[in-house]
This record gives sequence, C-alpha cells and structure tokens, in this order.
Amino acid sequence: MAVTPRGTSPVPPDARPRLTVLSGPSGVGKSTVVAHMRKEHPEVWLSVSATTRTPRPGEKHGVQYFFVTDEEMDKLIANGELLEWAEFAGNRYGTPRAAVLERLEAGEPVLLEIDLQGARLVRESMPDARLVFLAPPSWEELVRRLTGRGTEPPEVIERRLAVAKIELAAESEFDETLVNTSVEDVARELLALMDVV
Ligand SMILES: Nc1ncnc2c1ncn2[C@@H]1O[C@H](COP(=O)(O)OP(=O)(O)OP(=O)(O)O)[C@@H](O)[C@H]1O
Ligand SMILES: Nc1nc2c(ncn2[C@@H]2O[C@H](COP(=O)(O)O)[C@@H](O)[C@H]2O)c(=O)[nH]1
Repeated sequence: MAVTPRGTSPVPPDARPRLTVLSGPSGVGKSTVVAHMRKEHPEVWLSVSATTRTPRPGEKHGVQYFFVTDEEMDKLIANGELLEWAEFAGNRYGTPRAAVLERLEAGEPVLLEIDLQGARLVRESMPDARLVFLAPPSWEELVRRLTGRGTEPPEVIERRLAVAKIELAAESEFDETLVNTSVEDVARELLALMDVV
C-alpha cells in the first residue's frame, strides 16, 4: 500500500499548485516579503535551504537555514539530496529535494527563495515551475537596503553587488517581475500569483 506523507491524501498532479521560485538580487527584500506574506498565510510552505554560510545574529539552524559544514554539503550533493544548489558570493546553498517533492505531492503551495543560478536549474528540472523576479525600485535603493541591513562587511557587500548586476540583467528569463517598493503590496501580488488569495 502506498504511504502518503503526513497522512494526507495524494493530490492528482494536474490539481497541484505550481512550484514557485522567488529570486532577485541580494538585499532586494525577498526574505522580508516572504516573512510578511507567511504571517497571514502560513499555509505557503517555504523550503529551508542548506548553506555553508555562517549564521547571522538571530538565525537558527532549521529555521532560516540548515547550517552545514563544507563536508556535509559535499555529501548532500554527492547523494543527490538537493533539488538544486549553487555557489553564491563565496558560500554554497542548496534546496533539500525530498521535502519539496513531498509538499508538492500533498498539494501545498510551495515557495523557494533562491538565487538566479538555482532558478535556472529548477527551470531545467521542473519546467512547470513559476519563476518570479523581485526587482528593486532603483539601483541606489538596492545599495541602501543591502548596506543598511548591516549584516555583511563592506567587501562582502561589494561582492554581492557585483552579482546583483548579473542578476538584474537576467530579469527577462523570469515569468513575472514584481518591484519591491512596498512590502505589503508585493506580498499581496505574490500571493495572487501563487493562487493563494
Ligand atoms: N519595500 C521595502 N522598503 C524598504 N526597505 C525594505 C523593503 N523590503 C525590504 N527592505 C529592507 O531591505 C533589507 C534587505 O531585505 P532582505 O534581507 O529581506 O533581502 P533579501 O533579498 O532576502 O536579501 P538576501 O538575498 O541577501 O538574503 C532589510 O533591511 C529589509 O528590512
Ligand atoms: N541556489 C540557491 N540559492 C539560495 C538558496 N538559499 C538561499 N539562496 C540565495 O542565496 C543568496 C544569499 O542568501 P543569504 O541568506 O546569504 O543572504 C540569496 O540570493 C538567496 O536567495 C538555495 O537553496 N539555492
């Protein structure tokens, strides 16, 4: 007998919500928008990535990320446990595959918050995924947000801004663009795209 995850009934593939991927340059506000959205709609399931980056103050293992060593990341990759992974500004990040597939099969709205390279890999492996690009109102505002967050030293900010130029140039690869002027507005727009409201 087939066992369904967490006692849920299997949902036929054509009745399942599409996987949604949210990408955009570092500091544009992806985590802020997603946290705001999930306060009112906790039914949106956000994948928790594995990363080799060190935790920022207040970040907890298993909440924002699974913080892993380089050796642990090597094993996750070698064992095929990641749906996608990428190196971003000196650290590696990856999406645990099993949990994502389990939630999709259960018919839940699933969201990945990942970088451009990861979004491209998801597009290859899951062509049905919806790719959403979060853009800043301006370059100056992006720099202000990333700097103002105060979580990275100047050299890391420079590195992330260099990557941001590449990411901004790839906007046309995405199915949708949302401009993060207002967190509330963008959260509402994202929920609508995901057919949650
Ligand atoms: N619409 C907005 N207006 C003003 N400030 C914002 C807005 N959205 C987010 N911010 C601020 O911008 C900073 C960066 O936001 P956040 O950490 O969510 O970005 P991110 O895209 O998740 O970054 P990263 O990819 O580096 O994790 C935070 O200080 C946040 O409070
Ligand atoms: N390809 C992937 N990118 C990911 C994943 N988890 C997060 N990210 C992206 O990395 C950068 C930096 O994140 P930060 O928390 O160090 O600021 C950002 O663009 C994230 O969206 C992942 O699993 N795969």
